[in-house]
Amino acid sequence: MSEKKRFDTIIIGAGPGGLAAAYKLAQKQRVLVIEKGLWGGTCPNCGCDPKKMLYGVVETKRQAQLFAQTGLEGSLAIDWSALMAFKKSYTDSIPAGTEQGLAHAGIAHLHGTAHFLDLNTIEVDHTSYQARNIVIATGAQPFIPEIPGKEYLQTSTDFLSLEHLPAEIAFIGAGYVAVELANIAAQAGAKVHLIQHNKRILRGFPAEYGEKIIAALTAKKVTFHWNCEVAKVTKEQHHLSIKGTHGEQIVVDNVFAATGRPAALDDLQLAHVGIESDQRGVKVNDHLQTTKANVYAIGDAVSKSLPKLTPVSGFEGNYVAETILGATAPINYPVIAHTVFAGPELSQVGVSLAWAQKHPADYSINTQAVGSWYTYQRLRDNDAQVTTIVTKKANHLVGAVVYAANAEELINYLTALITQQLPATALANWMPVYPSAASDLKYLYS
Ligand SMILES: Cc1cc2nc3c(=O)[nH]c(=O)nc-3n(C[C@H](O)[C@H](O)[C@H](O)COP(=O)(O)OP(=O)(O)OC[C@H]3O[C@@H](n4cnc5c(N)ncnc54)[C@H](O)[C@@H]3O)c2cc1C
Ligand SMILES: NC(=O)c1ccc[n+]([C@@H]2O[C@H](COP(=O)([O-])OP(=O)(O)OC[C@H]3O[C@@H](n4cnc5c(N)ncnc54)[C@H](O)[C@@H]3O)[C@@H](O)[C@H]2O)c1
Repeated sequence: MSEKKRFDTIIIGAGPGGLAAAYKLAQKQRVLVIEKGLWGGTCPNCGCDPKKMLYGVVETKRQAQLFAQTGLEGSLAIDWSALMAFKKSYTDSIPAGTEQGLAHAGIAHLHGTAHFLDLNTIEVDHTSYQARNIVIATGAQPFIPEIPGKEYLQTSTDFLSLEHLPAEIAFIGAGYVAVELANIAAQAGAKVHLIQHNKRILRGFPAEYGEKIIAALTAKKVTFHWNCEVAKVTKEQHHLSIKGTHGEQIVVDNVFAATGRPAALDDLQLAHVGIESDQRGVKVNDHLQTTKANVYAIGDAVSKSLPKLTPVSGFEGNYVAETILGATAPINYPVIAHTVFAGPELSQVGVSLAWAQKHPADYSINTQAVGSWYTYQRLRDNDAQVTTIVTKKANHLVGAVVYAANAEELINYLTALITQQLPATALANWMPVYPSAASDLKYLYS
């Protein structure tokens, strides 16, 4: 094999995880990155970033509407085509920009679908590439359930590129993707249905806060179909008809499947080289090594109970690079904040409310309806609510839930306090801008 095809490390997948690993490793190693789709992966092309560009506009409309009769006059409407053009003004340049970044950093990169030939050899388009270490960073992929009429179903990727907003749409599922995209569609003027096979929304968040999201979406005319299992989808002239197993019928223009995103492992031929995986992804140990020691897996491709999010993939990419370069410590995750952008936002970090409720001897829970506080009264964010969880022993903040406009900012401050294990007294020597969400911290954690 020519020197050109030999590397220290091959990374399969150029999303946030693979790229974090690649840039760190390339400071000391010859690295090859292989990508079969869009350079940059899910987050900037068809995930977090385009989603939040659409969210930013529809959420501004929602917040502006709250100021009707308080000095703001006139009505606002969403121009879907202009909104999409705005999104594309960002996403169109991502793949080429990412590839240029790799080229400028001198990182070898190749477009194509990778699979294992053996534990040190990857094949792309009938050409072999060898490396001592291989990192699987292939992410997760959209999923279409096996039901009659599955050919009519679309995914979040299709939604984020819709040229025209349909009049009436349905999402199957009530997790992150369904809730966030339903909110965008409803705020933009579509009639939206959410079809969930049980009675639970956003299972990673406290049920009592999920109820608030349900109420907010219902007020935006989103219809929930609980305990509804989709039996089939048929095409009827210009519409799609969804039939539920209990005889339900919902007629819409488009149906989007949002029942979870499985790890993207199909192409890799992992079984061929004895790398084990389960329903959630590639099995790894606490050094992110797969069942074969020289092959690592990171990000959404991994089997784990942690949330599968961009910062988690980046953290793991960085960790794996350091491990390949010689570090020996097991991975030690900081607390992971997460937010569903549903207008308002629901954010959570650290010890969960359910866990704290089950262990009353260990934790004090303080849930405060903050809608009447100046910060939220000013924004007319009447329903805002914050829960803090502190240890009874040391009085240290260990968990929080925030439901509010811009909850993402307050949760970040709370996350910093938890990560640094700062006592409430630390806030006495901190002087944030007043009035701001940060200036409320001393009333939330004292
Ligand atoms: C609609 C949506 C909204 C989201 N919003 C958020 C958010 O607000 N905040 C957040 O933190 N997270 C969000 N996420 C999740 C986030 O996008 C992922 O957690 C993140 O992109 C995972 O990074 P990754 O590097 O592990 O995988 P990915 O970004 O999925 O990258 C993996 C790459 O590997 C490539 N690949 C796969 N198989 C092969 C192969 N055999 N050969 C070569 N290349 C291959 C793929 O084409 C892909 O580009 C969202 C996801 C979606 C779908
Ligand atoms: N804001 C964010 O950070 C963000 C946003 C979007 C996506 N993501 C990431 O992407 C992942 C995938 O999101 P998702 O919403 O596709 O998955 P999810 O796991 O969050 O939700 C899937 C939903 O589908 C339901 N479901 C499963 N099977 C069903 C069926 N047969 N009929 C009806 N409902 C069914 C589940 O009960 C659940 O409510 C998330 O877990 C998260 O890691 C994060």
